Amino acid sequence: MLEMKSFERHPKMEIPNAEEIRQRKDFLEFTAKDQALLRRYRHRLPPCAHTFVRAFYRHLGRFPPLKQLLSDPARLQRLRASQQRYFRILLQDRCNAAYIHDRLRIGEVHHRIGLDLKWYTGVYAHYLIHLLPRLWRDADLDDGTREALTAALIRKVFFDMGLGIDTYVEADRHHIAQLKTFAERVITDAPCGLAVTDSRLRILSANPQFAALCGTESLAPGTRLTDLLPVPGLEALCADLLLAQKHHELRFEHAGRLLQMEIAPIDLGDLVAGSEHYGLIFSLKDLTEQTALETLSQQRGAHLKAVLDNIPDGILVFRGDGTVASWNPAAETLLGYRGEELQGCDIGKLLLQQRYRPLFAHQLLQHLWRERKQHLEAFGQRRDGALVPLEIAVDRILSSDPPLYLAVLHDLSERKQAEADLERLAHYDPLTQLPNRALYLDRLRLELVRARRHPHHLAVMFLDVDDFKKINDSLGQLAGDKLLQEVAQRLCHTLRESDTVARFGGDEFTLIVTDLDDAEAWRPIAAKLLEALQQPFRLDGRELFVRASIGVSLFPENGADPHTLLRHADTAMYRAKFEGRNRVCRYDPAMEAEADARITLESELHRALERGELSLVYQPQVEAAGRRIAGCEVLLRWHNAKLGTVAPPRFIPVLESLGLIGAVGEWILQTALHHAKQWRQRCGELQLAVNVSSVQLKDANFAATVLALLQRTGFPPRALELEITESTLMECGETTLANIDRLKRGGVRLAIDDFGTGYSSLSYLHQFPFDTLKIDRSFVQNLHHNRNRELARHIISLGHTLRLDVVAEGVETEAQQEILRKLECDLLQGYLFYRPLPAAQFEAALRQRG
Ligand SMILES: Nc1nc2c(ncn2[C@@H]2O[C@@H]3COP(=O)(O)O[C@H]4[C@@H](O)[C@H](n5cnc6c(=O)[nH]c(N)nc65)O[C@@H]4COP(=O)(O)O[C@H]3[C@H]2O)c(=O)[nH]1
Repeated sequence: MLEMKSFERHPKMEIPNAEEIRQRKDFLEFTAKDQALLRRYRHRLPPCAHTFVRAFYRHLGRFPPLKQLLSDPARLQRLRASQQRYFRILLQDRCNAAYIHDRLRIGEVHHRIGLDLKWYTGVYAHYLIHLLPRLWRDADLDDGTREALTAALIRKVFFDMGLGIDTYVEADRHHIAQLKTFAERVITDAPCGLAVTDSRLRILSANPQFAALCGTESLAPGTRLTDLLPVPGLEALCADLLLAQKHHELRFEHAGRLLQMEIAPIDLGDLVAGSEHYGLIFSLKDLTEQTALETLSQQRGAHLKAVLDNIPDGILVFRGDGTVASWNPAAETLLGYRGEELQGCDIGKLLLQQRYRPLFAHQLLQHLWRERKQHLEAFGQRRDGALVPLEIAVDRILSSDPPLYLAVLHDLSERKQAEADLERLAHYDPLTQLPNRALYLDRLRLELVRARRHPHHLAVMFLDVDDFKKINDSLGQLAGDKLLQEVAQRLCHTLRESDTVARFGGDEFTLIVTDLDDAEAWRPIAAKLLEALQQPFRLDGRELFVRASIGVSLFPENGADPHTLLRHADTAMYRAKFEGRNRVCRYDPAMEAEADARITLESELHRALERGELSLVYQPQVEAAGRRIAGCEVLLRWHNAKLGTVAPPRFIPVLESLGLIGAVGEWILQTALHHAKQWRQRCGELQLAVNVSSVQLKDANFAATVLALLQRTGFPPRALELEITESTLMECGETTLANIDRLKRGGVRLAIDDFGTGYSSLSYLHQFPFDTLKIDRSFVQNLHHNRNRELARHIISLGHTLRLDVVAEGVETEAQQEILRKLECDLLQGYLFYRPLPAAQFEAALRQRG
């Protein structure tokens, strides 16, 4: 409880007015005569003030509360002096305004120093006890004077005592008024509603806040609290509280507001007339806003938590000493920690600027202490030790004291992976994972620098898988891809690790073979590469045989810069292809001329048909027995102004590769059918043999085109024989088969050409519906060897067994003719009989046949 003296201030005592003084004196019957009497006899009552005051204060000092008051020597001295002065003026003063003022002041001083009224009034008793006996013992005074003086002295002392008592009363009145004001202000200005009721909940007093919270402007005393606040069970609750002398707190809604009420019993004693001993005090608070704010803050907290829980970035809050204070679930996932494991963890353990540099966390903190924001890339170290690339944004949480720091960890793994993928894509072939052109050129540049500094030879090799396109077409692209991957592996295993195998695309591999001691050292390596590829490949349960052509250019002999070396290796590779594939060719400057020639050939060939440079010749096929012309083989000729006459083996593969063979083939067939039809009309029966390239047979429309031409020209299909080479059959796909089947059903005859040059697989003879078998020229030319003769015998008899006509081509000598005749070959073709003839000459020869 607050000590009320702390706000007590002594009032300035008003001097009673003259009327008041007069009244008091009248009441005491203290007259001017009395005052005059006292003045006149003041010398007869000389108090030995000094002795009296000493004895008096000794007496006072015997009482503990007074002893303490008088313990201060200075105060004691002042009081004694004041006392002595009073004795002087008591008898002589005229009780005027100054006197009265002095009396009141003395009273105030005594009240202020805490001298209770009982001691104060007691002092006056001591005066009288001390003065009166002196008066009565004075023998010079008559009884009347003695009596009159006694009465005057008592009246004066009581007058003075009354004034002193007034100061005490006034001070207490003032104090009580202060207390009342204080209590009223406390209640009125209280930050909550306050009300006091009697035990039956009748309001005795309430502040305006209470009334306002009850929803009313003023409260009439006696109003029942339950009428204002109809809170269920309130009455019973209050009765219980009164009984148990306990206080209670409850919340309820009233008039749309949430109120909190505290109830406590209050001892009213006899303060309130008619009330029982105990009443109740109620304090009422409006929690509506506070609760709304709390709810809002809780919601905000929940939202923030939801954001932090769901944010994909990890968040670490750490202290100034670098230890983790809090974190979100994403941080746990990112760093591989669970539950409370991150609590107190040192961020030096969790965040590294570079691999194995834990000092980073310390530096980071130093930066932060200097109030610098940080935004940097670093590594997070997971619990299992693995490193995660991170982008970290670190800042100080401004409101925190002691300081806290926030680190937002953004996982860069995907971005880094994407960058690495891009980097890989920029430098590596995605199919084989070999370096691509860019990386290859880079390495070649470096290797050339090295080869110059520590002189040694270096080989650039171009390796092309022979006939890869056929494999791809027949087995499908997936198998083709697998094959390329296996080829890549074999090449890598064959070379040293310091060498480079790259793929620029397609079926071309490009190699750098370094540290060659001399200009021939590349040969065994190239041979080893071919050998490695010759081992069969197993693809989807099939065995596949692969050949390759390799072109080689050497540093320093064939070039000193990457592009020259590559160009020359490319030229050499084309040479290897041209020479029949499955071989290695080293660059030779002469090849450049060949390459140029090939380019010229290609460009001239493009316009050969439209320029009318193509023509046909017909080589007669004669009956082995009587040399009678039975038919002819049509052969293509090309005469170009720039190149002169070009042989078919040179330009027909180029026609095929340029995609011109379809159009040219159609022109050949159309022209030859046109001629042969006329010859049949003019000279009788005649078989026409036409060469068909494998490329033509792969065209799905080929058979339809042939049959349409036959129909258009009216040439009998049985008189047309299409010559298909063994190599065409070797790469026979579904379209080729369909064409063969359709032609056969259309009545066209089929011949297997160049029999004996390829694999001479007899299975083809069984597999395909041939009518004729053509023994190759190279075979015929070696008939003088017994072995070949025996083979020819077998082939012819086999052909006959299969009901095939057998034609031998390239017959140049009588001896050959004789042998073939004896072996019962059906038809012969060769320079011995006729060279291929222009149409007019062929017709003349036909006419001669007779
Ligand atoms: N040394 C020698 N050679 C003889 C003899 N008898 C015939 N020849 C030649 O042997 C080749 C026979 O044609 P091929 O085997 O179908 O071989 C043909 C054929 O594969 C292809 N070819 C020629 N014309 C055509 C054509 O119109 N279409 C297609 N697709 N290929 C053709 O070009 C190849 C070469 O044709 P050519 O140079 O005309 O050469 C012809 C012919 O001139 C002989 O007694 N001695």
